Amino acid sequence: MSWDFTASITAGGRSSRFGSDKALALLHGRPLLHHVAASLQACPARLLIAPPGKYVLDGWTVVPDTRPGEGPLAGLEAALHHAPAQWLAFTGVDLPGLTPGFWAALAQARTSEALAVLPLDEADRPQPLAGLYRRELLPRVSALLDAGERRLRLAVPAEQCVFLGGLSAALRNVNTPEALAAVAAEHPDSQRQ
Ligand SMILES: Nc1nc2c(ncn2[C@@H]2O[C@H](COP(=O)(O)OP(=O)(O)OP(=O)(O)O)[C@@H](O)[C@H]2O)c(=O)[nH]1
Ligand SMILES: [Mg+2]
Repeated sequence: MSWDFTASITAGGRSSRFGSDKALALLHGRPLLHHVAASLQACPARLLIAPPGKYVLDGWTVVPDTRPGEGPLAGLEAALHHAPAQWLAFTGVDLPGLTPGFWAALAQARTSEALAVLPLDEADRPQPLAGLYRRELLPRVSALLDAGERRLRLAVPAEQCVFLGGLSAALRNVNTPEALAAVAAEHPDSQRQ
């Protein structure tokens, strides 16, 4: 598998449900942001969509939001705009179960026609916050935002998406301190790979 895609993590949220900055919350002694970044460390270019100076992440280029506070769809717009390669891995700070193997599986599922590859969660719903997106989506994403749309799941029409099952274990989403405690209890560090 070739790591020929750009990595991006969108980190411009308010963590209102978590109550403090969840990017910096510790899981097994490391910030959630570092868990996610580790899964994408093999990518040749790595973008962190965040306010300048807010986070220090070695080897990652900080890209400020073009529309601060407008949500992850705006984060995707900024990432697509700066992506040097055709394909972009796009994710958030709060999915600490992501692994290199997860991204390799998505990358292998790419087709020449697809504009995105998205994993399915345990209820078989696409999780747009941990996907591969093609750079050609930028005009569509900008048009959606200009029209007032903020739902990330509308970034790609379903018929231009490849959906991949069998990956839901990687998709635990930490939106609250209770969810973080549950992940810490369920996934001892020694079982991560
Ligand atoms: N760049 C950017 N990222 C965002 C923005 N809003 C949310 N995000 C990120 O999108 C990802 C998923 O969003 P949420 O889980 O809703 O995170 P959040 O908005 O910080 O949390 P809540 O306030 O509890 O909804 C996280 O990595 C957030 O940091 C934004 O305006 N800009
Ligand atoms: Mg979340």
